Amino acid sequence: MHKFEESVYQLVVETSTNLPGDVRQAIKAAQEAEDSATRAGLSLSTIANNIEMAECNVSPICQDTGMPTFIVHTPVDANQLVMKQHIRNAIARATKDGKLRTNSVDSLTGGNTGDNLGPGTPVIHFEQWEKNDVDVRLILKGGGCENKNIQYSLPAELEGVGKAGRDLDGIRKCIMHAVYQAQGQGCSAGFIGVGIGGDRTTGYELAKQQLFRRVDDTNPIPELQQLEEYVMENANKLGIGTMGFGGAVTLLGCKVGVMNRLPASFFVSVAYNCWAYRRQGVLLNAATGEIKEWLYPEGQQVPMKATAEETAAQAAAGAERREVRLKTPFTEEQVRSLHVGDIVIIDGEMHTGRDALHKHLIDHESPVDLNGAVIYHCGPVMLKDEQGWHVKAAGPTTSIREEPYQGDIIKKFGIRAVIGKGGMGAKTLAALSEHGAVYLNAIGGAAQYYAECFKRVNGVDFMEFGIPEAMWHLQTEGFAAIVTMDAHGNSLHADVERDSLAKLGQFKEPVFK
Ligand SMILES: O=C(O)C[C@H](O)C(=O)O
Ligand code: SF4
Repeated sequence: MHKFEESVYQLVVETSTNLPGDVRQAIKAAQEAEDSATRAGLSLSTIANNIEMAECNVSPICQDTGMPTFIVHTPVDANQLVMKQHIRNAIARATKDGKLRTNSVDSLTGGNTGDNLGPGTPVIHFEQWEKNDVDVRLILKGGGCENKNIQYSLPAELEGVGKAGRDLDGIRKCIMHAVYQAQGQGCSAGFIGVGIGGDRTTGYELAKQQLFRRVDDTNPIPELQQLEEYVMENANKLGIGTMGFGGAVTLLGCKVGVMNRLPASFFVSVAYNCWAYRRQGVLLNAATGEIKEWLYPEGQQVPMKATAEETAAQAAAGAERREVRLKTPFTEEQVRSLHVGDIVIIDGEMHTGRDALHKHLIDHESPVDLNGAVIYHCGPVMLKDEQGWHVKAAGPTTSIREEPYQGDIIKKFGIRAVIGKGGMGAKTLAALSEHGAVYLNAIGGAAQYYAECFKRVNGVDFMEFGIPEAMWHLQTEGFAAIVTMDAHGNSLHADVERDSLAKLGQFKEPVFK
């Protein structure tokens, strides 16, 4: 097994940096179904471009490299203790090399272990099997889409679709509702794994296991195959679209599994995975640990390059869109002149800030002047060498988590723009109008695409919060994002949520009797 650790390292790098062929195929199909000149179409092009960049740079597709979760099948005589240690070594090495973000956080102190090792991380499930090879599968599922997982206990009364009973039709309603409640916050268009039955723990486990299926497989259970097909056909009628911008494609895959339950419980558990659906696997020679085979179609089999037609259509659409180029710090007048739908291209310095920083700023001063500043909800992957820090991956994080703080912080420090993804709520919207500020939506997961806009790291504060939570001061050039909440009380997110709830209502009538 002398090659085992190296093989696992290769699996980790491949999973984080090269989206598998079946996932790419689903994203390509979405690109074909979506009008390439719309906001959703443009976002899909950025996503496609980002997938190529990650493969080419051998760098993380998304900066949130998730909770590394392994499922390992071993021959009966394999030493699982040794394998576990090798897996942990491979994870620490991939983290040091900037292929994984430092993602293991002490839940009590907030301290980051810095190497992705800690109680509960990584997750490793071992199973024995009768075969002679070792099968190692890995999923890197990020926190933003993990937050959109949902578990239903039937019977239930669900917003939009009404009563959901303990039958296939009730399950159908749960799944439709699960897609609706995710909106764009889990970086739609997404994939869902559904677990029917079990208890609260095994139900979620079953849901997650579904994400190890191939996107293009067929469910062997006829009722579930029908259900999967129904969901794929109808979830896209919700109109949530890529990033929640509205559009024809909201869901890229739906896989449903079933297990027995207790008489008193009926759980439907849904695991939501963003478009950056990073999972791969390898079959290893049990004696040497060498890779014999990759278990999912490899990324390079499905190139994501834009066609000449797409590029032309987008250039034509670009001529009609309002693009505004602004240098930080912004003035009140500049941001009040922006409206939902405008594209803002930012030059100058911006500052990252996410959960720990927002909590801190509520009752502390800022280490830098934030008057007119742009705050980027982002926890980047950073690497340091002799020249200093470098941004390796830097897409937006889900903004709604900062809703309790954001409005007050905007007003306290005079911030003029907040960049993130998924939108924010009523309190922030009111603060944008009152103070004169905008919310800009960047494309979630496009971490390579945005990393290129950061030309220099000017400094960093709060390193004690850990790399993702620190406040990075980044010299920026040409960072493009869309105004989705403006200083005039308009919110694209509120509009899409309202419209999709109305559309969810069309799925109230029974389908599976
Ligand atoms: O933690 C992050 O960087 C992003 C997170 O996965 C999110 O989707 O909000
Ligand atoms: S930022 Fe988006 S793409 Fe990245 S892990 Fe979070 S949900 Fe997925």
